[in-house]
Amino acid sequence: MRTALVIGTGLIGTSAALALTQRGVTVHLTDRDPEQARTATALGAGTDEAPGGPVDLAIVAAPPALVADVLADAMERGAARGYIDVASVKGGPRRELEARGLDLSAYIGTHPMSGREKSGPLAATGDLFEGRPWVLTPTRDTDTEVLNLALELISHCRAVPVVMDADAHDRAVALVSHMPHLVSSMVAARLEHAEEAAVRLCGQGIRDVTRIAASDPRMWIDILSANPGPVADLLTDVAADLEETVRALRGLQSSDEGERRDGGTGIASVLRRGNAGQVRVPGKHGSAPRAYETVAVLIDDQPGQLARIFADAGMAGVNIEDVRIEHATGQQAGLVQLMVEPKAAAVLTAALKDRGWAIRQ
Ligand SMILES: NC(=O)c1ccc[n+]([C@@H]2O[C@H](COP(=O)([O-])OP(=O)(O)OC[C@H]3O[C@@H](n4cnc5c(N)ncnc54)[C@H](O)[C@@H]3O)[C@@H](O)[C@H]2O)c1
Ligand SMILES: O=C(O)C(=O)C[C@]1(C(=O)O)C=C[C@@H](O)C=C1
Repeated sequence: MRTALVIGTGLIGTSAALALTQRGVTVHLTDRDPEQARTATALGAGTDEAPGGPVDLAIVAAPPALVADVLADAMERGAARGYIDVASVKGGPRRELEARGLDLSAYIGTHPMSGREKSGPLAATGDLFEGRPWVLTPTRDTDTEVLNLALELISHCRAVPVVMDADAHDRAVALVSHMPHLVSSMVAARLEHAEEAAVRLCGQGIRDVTRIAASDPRMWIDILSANPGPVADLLTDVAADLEETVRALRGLQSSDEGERRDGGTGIASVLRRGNAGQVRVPGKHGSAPRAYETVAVLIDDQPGQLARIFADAGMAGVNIEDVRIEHATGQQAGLVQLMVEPKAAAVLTAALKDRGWAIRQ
């Protein structure tokens, strides 16, 4: 691929554009809001000048409800040799395009399984998709050349291609993305009117559970409107679990020994089923989850601290597999959790202590 056109230069469009530009592809950027395209250009994601003729691949990264309109417009003006969209739902946009009677052989619906709770080009990064699944939904009418262009994009973004049927994709993301998003919103909603004395105790657990509740509601209304049935089915199951859990907790409150025992069994069951589901969440690069050990370091909230820790870990010959930062509420300090291979944990701990870092258990 030599040229690409990104239509919609928000978080996802600009992230893909950055990755392509970094791999030497000439990327043209356009957005309904020219300011967004200018910002993406300023970030080095490409040029906001229109291409001189058809590009190799047009990437539509507009909100889901507009994807069919934007694609149809690009196809009708012959903007590219191949067309993809990156919307979080796949069945609806394809059916809308089919209903318009367009030739869809040059189109593939795709979905990178990576994102953030922030929108817009300023939240974009060229490595957003690295190691993450990127779903492709070709049909038997899809041109091989277009499939290859989409695979080249995914390879440039260092993502992992996964081929699926559009409706099977929508059922799968209902389980792993759409239903969890709503549950996160419902947990976060409990905080809206909670007392300040409780909210200031927020630790890492609630931060993990509620991060995605910060996402743009307009985008999520589009996503959920295009996949309501599968999400409602899953929430029905969650509601049944909730009812059982409440019953078990009421049992634990009871003065009757038998009810307390049943309550304990009920709670243990939901927690164990949670463990069994959680271990199925794939690890980095889509591999089976791996057990890393955590080395926790207390840092001052000052510029350059993370860079120094990473440099010190590098000098000790230790590869950092993952990292988390826990900010202490109301304090100029944070706890950095460095995830490393178990055999590297002692080496890293000793090296960081030697260099004066405060290690926490
Ligand atoms: N945010 C995520 O985590 C995530 C992850 C994977 C896929 N997606 C999908 O990617 C797409 C973009 O999401 P985002 O998070 O980048 O949103 P965003 O809000 O950051 O960006 C969307 C951009 O599209 C532009 N736009 C709106 N209407 C347009 C039109 N008619 N023509 C051209 N541009 C238009 C907006 O001005 C905005 O700059 C959505 O379809 C979404 O479902 C999002
Ligand atoms: O914010 C994140 O971490 C996300 O990855 C967001 C997430 C997801 O649920 O996995 C959200 C919607 C997209 O369609 C894909 C990714």
